[in-house]
Formats: sequence, C-alpha cells, structure tokens
Amino acid sequence: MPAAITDLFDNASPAIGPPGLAYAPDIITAAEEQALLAGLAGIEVTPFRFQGWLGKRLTASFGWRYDFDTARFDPADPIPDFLLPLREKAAGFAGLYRDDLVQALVVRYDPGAGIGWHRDRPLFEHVVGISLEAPATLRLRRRRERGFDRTALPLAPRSIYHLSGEVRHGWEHSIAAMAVRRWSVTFRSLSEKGLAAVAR
Ligand SMILES: O=C(O)CCC(=O)C(=O)O
Ligand SMILES: [Fe+2]
Repeated sequence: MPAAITDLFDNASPAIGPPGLAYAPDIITAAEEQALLAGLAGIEVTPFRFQGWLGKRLTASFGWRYDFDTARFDPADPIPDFLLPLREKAAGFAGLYRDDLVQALVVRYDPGAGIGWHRDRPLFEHVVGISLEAPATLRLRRRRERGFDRTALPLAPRSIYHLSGEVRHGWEHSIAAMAVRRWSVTFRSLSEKGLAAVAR
C-alpha cells in the first residue's frame, strides 16, 4: 500500500481516516482497463452544466440523471452492457446488490479539468468510483468550528473507492485538475429520498 493510504487507515491516528471510506487498488486488470477505455471512447460525453455554466469535465449519466441546471431527476439511458461487469465488481466491493447501483456516471477529465468541493446529491446514497487511465487525488474535508479537517486519498488507475456513512454525508470531496486525461466511472445507489422521488 502507498504510504499515504496506510497513514489514512493507521489505527494510531483514527481521526484522519473518515469512517465509511474504503479503497482498493487493482480492481480490474490492465487489459480490462483498456477494454473499458475503448468502450468509453464510444460514449457521448458533454460538458457538465451548472446554472448556466459549462464545466470543464465531460460527463454522461446512465440509469438516472440529475440535472444541475434544472434540479430535475429523470430516467436516463440504461447502463451500457460493457459497464455491467464493472458494476458487478463495484457492488461486490461495496457489499451491495448490483441492482442497487442504479446510476452510472462517466466522467472524462481532460488536462486542466477537476471537480470542486461538493457532497453528492442527497437523492443518492452509496457512491462507488473507479479510476481509469491516470492517477488522481481524492481530497476530503469536513468543516470544523474553525477551518476544516482535511485528508486525501491517492486514486491509482484501476482502483476503486466507496463513500458511505460519515465520509459520504459529513465530508466534502474534490479532485484537483490534472495535467493528463483521467476517466472515472461512478456507480450510485438511491437514498430514501431518491427512492421516494422515483416512486412519484
Ligand atoms: O471522478 C471521481 O472519481 C469523482 C467524481 C465525483 O465526485 C462526482 O461526480 O460527484
Ligand atoms: Fe462526488
């Protein structure tokens, strides 16, 4: 394990390992990564939109789409077949049923693109992310009375992380812009709120 991850989960310093954060390298092989990248190259990704702004990162939603421009939550195209084995692995890693992971978000970060501090929308519950092509750093912070608690998780290509519980609800995360292209595939389950929204 890289030192930073060992530190994050070092029992001697539990304060810096937010509960609910899990990580594993090499969830897929290099050959599987290449096959996924070939599949992703055939997907139409469009600039993330937020209240009239166009973000630098390019995204595609499957299963369900949350539109940040309109705050609407709508059905989207089904998760493509070539992503289903990856969803199976994500569910196994997170201890979920594969059918719980009803959304797949594909993100392409070209050089200079990142994602700012945020919590994922409350319509979602579990967040399981796989990194492809290049490494990145998942930064985490939690507001304190003064300032923030901070930590960071290096994300190797072909690795997986799971955000649940405290780290998912009580902490924000972000990814700094990088110099090289990275892809991520994030699978999410619905929260009680999300399940109620889709039942309407
Ligand atoms: O690229 C990633 O791994 C993180 C994406 C993310 O945080 C999000 O889309 O909410
Ligand atoms: Fe996120």
